[in-house]
Amino acid sequence: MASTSPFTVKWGIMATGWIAEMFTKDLLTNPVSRDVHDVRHEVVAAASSSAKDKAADFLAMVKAPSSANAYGSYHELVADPNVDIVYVATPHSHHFQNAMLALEAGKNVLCEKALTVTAAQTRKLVETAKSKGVFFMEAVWTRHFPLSIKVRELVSSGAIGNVYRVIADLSFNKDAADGKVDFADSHRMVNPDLAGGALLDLGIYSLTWVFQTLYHTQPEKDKEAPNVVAAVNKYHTGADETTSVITQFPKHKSMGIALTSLRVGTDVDGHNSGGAAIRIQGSGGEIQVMGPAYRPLQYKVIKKDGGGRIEVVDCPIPRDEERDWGHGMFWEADESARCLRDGKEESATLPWSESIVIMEVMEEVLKQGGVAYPELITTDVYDAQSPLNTGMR
Ligand SMILES: NC(=O)C1=CN([C@@H]2O[C@H](COP(=O)(O)OP(=O)(O)OC[C@H]3O[C@@H](n4cnc5c(N)ncnc54)[C@H](OP(=O)(O)O)[C@@H]3O)[C@@H](O)[C@H]2O)C=CC1
Ligand SMILES: O=C1OC[C@@H](O)[C@H](O)[C@H]1O
Repeated sequence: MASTSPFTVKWGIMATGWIAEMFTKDLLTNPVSRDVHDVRHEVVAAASSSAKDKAADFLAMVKAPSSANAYGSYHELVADPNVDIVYVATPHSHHFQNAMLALEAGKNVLCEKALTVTAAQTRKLVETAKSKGVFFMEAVWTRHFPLSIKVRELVSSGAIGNVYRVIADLSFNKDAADGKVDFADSHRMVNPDLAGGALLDLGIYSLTWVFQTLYHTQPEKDKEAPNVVAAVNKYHTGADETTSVITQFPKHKSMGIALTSLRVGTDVDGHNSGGAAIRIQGSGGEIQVMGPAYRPLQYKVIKKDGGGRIEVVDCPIPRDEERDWGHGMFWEADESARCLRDGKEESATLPWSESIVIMEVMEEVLKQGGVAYPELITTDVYDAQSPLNTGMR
């Protein structure tokens, strides 16, 4: 008789910051609370680049099992034979070196967005995952939401006719009275040493909506990477603060407009009064997704011949009532687990080739906007002893 016990994946968490906390709490929720029965997750280790105590405090804070190991270095984490997959939760500046460290140690890797700083770095990571025969995926959690899956299905099934244009925005109003934005210059959002800027942090989600509706849905034989035209306003640190990107898919007669800013907000008043964050426009109607683009909870379908009727679909994030938690990052973890179970090195939901094309688009935008990052974080030469891997800041 076939076994019905769920496939278990043992996670090692690299870094102890904000998103590491959100993701790890999601890993620790009961999958049954989201009606998932085929996979489950264990948190077996966490590492801080600066101190073992920090990792131990992190594990205690997220209420991980007491058996989980705390490490004071990323090197120790990737050497732990008990870890199946490493979740990289460092700033984007560090992703290439940190993910390489884990891949070179033969670990499967789920790496936070933006995957890297350059397209060459992404290509190198993919080559390494391929040569090591391990799973590797960019952690764009939104792609794995049931809402995203449903919207992709609607687009592919022609529910709104041919989709010709997508407008997507993820912007935060961080405008400050002194002409600056509400982040210290050293903060990862605006610090070039940490690959700061609106595009790599927020614009990636606007592009995610453009790509998952206009590119991912293209048949394999007709895949078309876009032409790119961008405008960038730079912050005084050199990072981008407001960036607008037009992606043109001429063969498909479609265009995506991806917007991001640290000066104005998509959600003007915190109540979505400004309307949809994403508009997917087809010949037969429109799908509107209410923001934020990274964690949408509702979409609307408006048909051209619908006589003014609007279908409104709510997609709440399930909570594990016992842990009083549920953020929505568990779906990308479930997908990673299924790929490991099925011996897949990449996910069909966000294939390597698509992460590469998106990274190429972002690189082109930054080039057009004159944004340049330091050599330490743009090199595609792996160095196990890079300060990005050893934590020597
Ligand atoms: N998917 C999502 O919704 C989100 C994704 N992110 C992504 O996650 C990544 C991390 O963001 P976030 O958690 O907000 O960042 P934080 O600053 O909160 O945490 C980053 C962690 O990385 C480690 N780190 C190592 N070197 C450095 C360094 N030089 N400076 C700062 N931190 C360092 C630190 O952990 P330690 O000391 O333990 O090594 C730190 O706690 C980013 O790439 C971001 O794009 C962020 C927010 C939301
Ligand atoms: O990925 C993200 O989503 C949520 C934002 O608050 C955060 O800045 C960004 O990194």
